[in-house]
Amino acid sequence: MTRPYRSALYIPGSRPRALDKARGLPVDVILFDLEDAVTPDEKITARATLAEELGKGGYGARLKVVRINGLDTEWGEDDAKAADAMDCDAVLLPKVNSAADVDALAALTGKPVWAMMETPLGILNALEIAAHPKIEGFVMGTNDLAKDLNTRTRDAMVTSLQMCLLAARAHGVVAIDGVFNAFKDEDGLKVECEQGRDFGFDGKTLIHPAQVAVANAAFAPTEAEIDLATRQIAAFAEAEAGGQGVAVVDGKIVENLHIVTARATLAKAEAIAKLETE
Ligand SMILES: CC(C)(COP(=O)(O)OP(=O)(O)OC[C@H]1O[C@@H](n2cnc3c(N)ncnc32)[C@H](O)[C@@H]1OP(=O)(O)O)[C@@H](O)C(=O)NCCC(=O)NCCSC(=O)C[C@H](O)C(=O)O
Ligand SMILES: [Mg+2]
Repeated sequence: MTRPYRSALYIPGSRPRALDKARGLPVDVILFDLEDAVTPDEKITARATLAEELGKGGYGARLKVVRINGLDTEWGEDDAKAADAMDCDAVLLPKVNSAADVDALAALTGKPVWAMMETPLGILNALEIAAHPKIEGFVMGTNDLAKDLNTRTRDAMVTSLQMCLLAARAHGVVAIDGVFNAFKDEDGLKVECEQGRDFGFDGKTLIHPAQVAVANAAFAPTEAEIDLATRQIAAFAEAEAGGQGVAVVDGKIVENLHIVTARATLAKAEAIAKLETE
């Protein structure tokens, strides 16, 4: 069944209290961070803290992804080897520039790989990165990307966001939007989540628990969408039974391709309901 990816919360691996709090948060994905949220002084203890907390369990059915430091840093290789032994579902590699970077991580872990898409070269190579057999997810790193592009606006990053989405969709890879830094600005977060949803992202990366509910709502099918999908499936089945290839619902045509979307909408709603009861 389709797994939801509406909310992906970063948690610094160096903060045991936050790591514990996450066990009770209704997020779909946890990004356990050893990279930018952890200071150099804390890198090695954070790695041990994270291994211990993951070993204790309690994170339920949420997807557990460990973000390691880059393999060009003094911590990256040991992080990768440690993550390989941790109770997690995937390893997230920062600042991926090419498929060769994914090869380098794949040599250190048998876990699926997720890629931070946050450098100009990485964006330009999005297709080969998405095509890598170990890649299962893209996470947009809009802070690093803004820095490298020398921009102050999300508008200037839309091309990059959409290039990554195209590559992800071409290869069946999950794609999660970047963070919204102003974690106390709920209205601003909502606008950006809606935009990410309309671009086609599966969810939003988050930095604070207060952002979870907004992302979960924005990336879930609405009641109206569920109702429409249900009626489209019924109307199309009836049309097919009568020898027609097209139905009309609410004055709009419904063809086989719309039924694929309708079924995906219902499957997502079902997956969310299942995750929320686990
Ligand atoms: C932004 C923060 C530093 C704020 O922390 P804090 O001041 O502790 O917030 P609160 O006092 O409001 O916290 C309330 C309670 O919530 C817990 N908490 C806070 N943040 C998290 C979290 N991320 N996950 C789980 N729990 C969290 C606190 O422990 C409090 O709990 P309690 O004491 O029981 O009440 C902080 O939120 C933070 O550090 N966030 C993560 C920042 C981060 O991960 N940054 C790196 C990722 S962003 C990035 O790198 C993206 C990409 O690479 C790019 O380039 O764009
Ligand atoms: Mg980054």
